[in-house]
Amino acid sequence: MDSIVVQGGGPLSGTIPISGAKNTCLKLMCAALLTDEPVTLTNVPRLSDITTLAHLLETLGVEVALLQDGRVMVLSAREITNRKADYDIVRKLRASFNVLGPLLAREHDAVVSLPGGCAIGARKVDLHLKALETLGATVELREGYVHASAPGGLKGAEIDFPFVSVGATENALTAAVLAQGTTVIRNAAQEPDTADLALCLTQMGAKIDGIGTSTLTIEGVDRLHGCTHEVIADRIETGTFMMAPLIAGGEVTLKGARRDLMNRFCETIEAAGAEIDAVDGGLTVRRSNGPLTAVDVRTEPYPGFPTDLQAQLMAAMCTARGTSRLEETIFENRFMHAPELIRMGARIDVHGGTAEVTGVERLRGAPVMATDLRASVSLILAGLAAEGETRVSRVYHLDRGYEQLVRKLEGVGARIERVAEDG
Ligand SMILES: CC(=O)N[C@H]1[C@@H](OP(=O)(O)OP(=O)(O)OC[C@H]2O[C@@H](n3ccc(=O)[nH]c3=O)[C@H](O)[C@@H]2O)O[C@H](CO)[C@@H](O)[C@@H]1O
Ligand SMILES: C=C(OP(=O)(O)O)C(=O)O
Repeated sequence: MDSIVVQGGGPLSGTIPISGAKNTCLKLMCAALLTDEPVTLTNVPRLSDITTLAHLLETLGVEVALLQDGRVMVLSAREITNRKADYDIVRKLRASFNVLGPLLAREHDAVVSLPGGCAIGARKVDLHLKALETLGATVELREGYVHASAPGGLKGAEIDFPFVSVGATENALTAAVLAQGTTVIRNAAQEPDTADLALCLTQMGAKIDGIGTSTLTIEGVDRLHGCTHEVIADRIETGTFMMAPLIAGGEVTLKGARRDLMNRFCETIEAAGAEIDAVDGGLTVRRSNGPLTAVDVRTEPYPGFPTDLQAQLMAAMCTARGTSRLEETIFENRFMHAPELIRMGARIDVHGGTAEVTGVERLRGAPVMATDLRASVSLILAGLAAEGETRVSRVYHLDRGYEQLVRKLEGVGARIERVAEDG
């Protein structure tokens, strides 16, 4: 198993290309199950999560072809040959549970293992199942699998989510597009990933109103067709790399980054001392003079501050002036980076869903380990300006969601390398 070793150093400078969004691409891939015509995705990020989901889709009968060095993916679900998504693959990533809606909509029958994904909370799927039941499916849980069927097809209905769930909104949406009649989804996720999925579905012939808002109205159609769709820029990767010059100093340009996908995040880091400029085809980020200033944050569904950037902000707050209060409201176990940052000299107090971070002059490198994707990257960010060496193990988490992380950071002058665990 590899580790990533970072030597704390000086200012960063240069350009980092931003990849297509993991969480968008995964849901677009699931949507390809809805049609017997090819769906072509461009700007596909090269990540292990993408490979894992492609493999799952292949087990269902989808032909997956990669072109242009993996940047373009053509998915052809001409015939679904298997309606069972196996535990061995589904346990590896949360997004694979999103084959359920499309399988049920097209085949009227599906068996999908309960999912895995980052261990950041209980992550139930009750809202997904309730929504599909509202659309007329019969759902049973047996031996770790969801058995769902709707012999006469799904029927449009009103779905009122009690709170926002990205995955449940997307499963309901991809089921409703082929249901008979009208579906209204209230309290729907407004995340750019969900909106991009809805846009792709409309290109496939779906009828959806209210894209990007909290109420989606879907008029079911008999069939969908193929399309070509470009995956939007990864706002979480963008936010992660924005933190690098804020922590280590310098100025970095993020090519392909879009501020309109992450306004709240940008406003927050500007309040902390970031300067962000729009440049041709991207964003430039630098720290104003002096250390960052502590800011308080509460994670919320979009358009609020994203939970997927909370760990990275915490890394920056470790050396900010003052005390920052970070409240995590989405997941109940998403401070696993805190004890590791403390090992690097950070002052962090966690009480339930709130972490208080009091800035220190400097962190010190240490061997650290994280148990989820964003926690892992926060330790790399912290290492960029820490005194000495930081060794982050269990990097397979990073491979799930960051394409060429080492190369991208090296390209702006970070002293970072990937080594075999015993190397
Ligand atoms: C692959 C993917 O797109 N992952 C993202 C997605 O995860 P995911 O879709 O799993 O996140 P949700 O929005 O569904 O989860 C929000 C909250 O609702 C709870 N919940 C969810 C569904 C359900 O049926 N019952 C229930 O109780 C979850 O445990 C969590 O506490 O959105 C999260 C919130 O922006 C992001 O952090 C993840 O990166
Ligand atoms: C939590 C994440 O992924 P997943 O939902 O696949 O666990 C993430 O991308 O930060």
